[in-house]
Amino acid sequence: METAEHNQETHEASQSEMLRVQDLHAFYGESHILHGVNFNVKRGELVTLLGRNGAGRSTTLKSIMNMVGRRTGSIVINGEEVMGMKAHHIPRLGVGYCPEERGIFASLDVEENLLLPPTVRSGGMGLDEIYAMFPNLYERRRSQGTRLSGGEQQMLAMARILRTGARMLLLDEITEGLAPVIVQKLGEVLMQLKGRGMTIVLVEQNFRFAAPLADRHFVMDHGQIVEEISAAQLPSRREHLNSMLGV
Ligand SMILES: Nc1ncnc2c1ncn2[C@@H]1O[C@H](COP(=O)(O)OP(=O)(O)OP(=O)(O)O)[C@@H](O)[C@H]1O
Repeated sequence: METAEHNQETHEASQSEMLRVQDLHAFYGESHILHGVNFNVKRGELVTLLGRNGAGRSTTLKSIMNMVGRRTGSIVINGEEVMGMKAHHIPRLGVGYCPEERGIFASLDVEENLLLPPTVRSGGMGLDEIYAMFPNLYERRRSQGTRLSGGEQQMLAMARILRTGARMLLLDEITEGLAPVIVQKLGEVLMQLKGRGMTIVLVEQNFRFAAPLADRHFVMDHGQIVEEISAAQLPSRREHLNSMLGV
């Protein structure tokens, strides 16, 4: 029988949790891709999903956004079960998703892209704040999407999510193919966001970028989370992790 003390503890645990994924299975048509993914993310935490190519990291983010064919299991965001929810409701819960493709509208300029998100919640960053965080976007505010470098596109994609008032960011390979100076800038932005209490789930191949930012790492293999490594454990597990990731 559940005691009042147990209920209180459960209540407190769920209060501090931004995301809980339990026994998540995902399918693309007949292909069974995720085989019971379990992890949780506390408010204000930055966690990484690591793994070799094809491990299921992107599919995990897409499943949280309800962007895969079929899913079973449980996904609780900010205390709310979202498995039955339509995809367009998820951003309204304060979740910002940055896919690998970035989704910049090529024919619109930077500012038009920034003004586009329809799901602006209270607490979303204003243009002034965005331009203070990303001065180069201000300089390029009249440039069309097609004219932006990869780094500028990535910053625009991030900035657009921050306009929506997201309290949790799901970021898929944001540093891929970018110059070291841009990668460094993105690291600084993530640290600033962490300082403001943002919860962040980072799918990242660039471990050197991710390691100093993260509180915990979840290692995925064959559609499951096979290991959890805290920031404190990382130095002693680094070699083991490198061999698991094949780096
Ligand atoms: N739309 C799709 N239809 C069918 N299979 C897919 C689809 N998208 C991904 N997959 C398959 O699902 C598996 C997991 O892919 P996922 O993209 O989640 O991996 P990942 O860990 O993010 O690695 P990567 O860096 O390769 O994207 C792979 O075997 C991939 O081929």
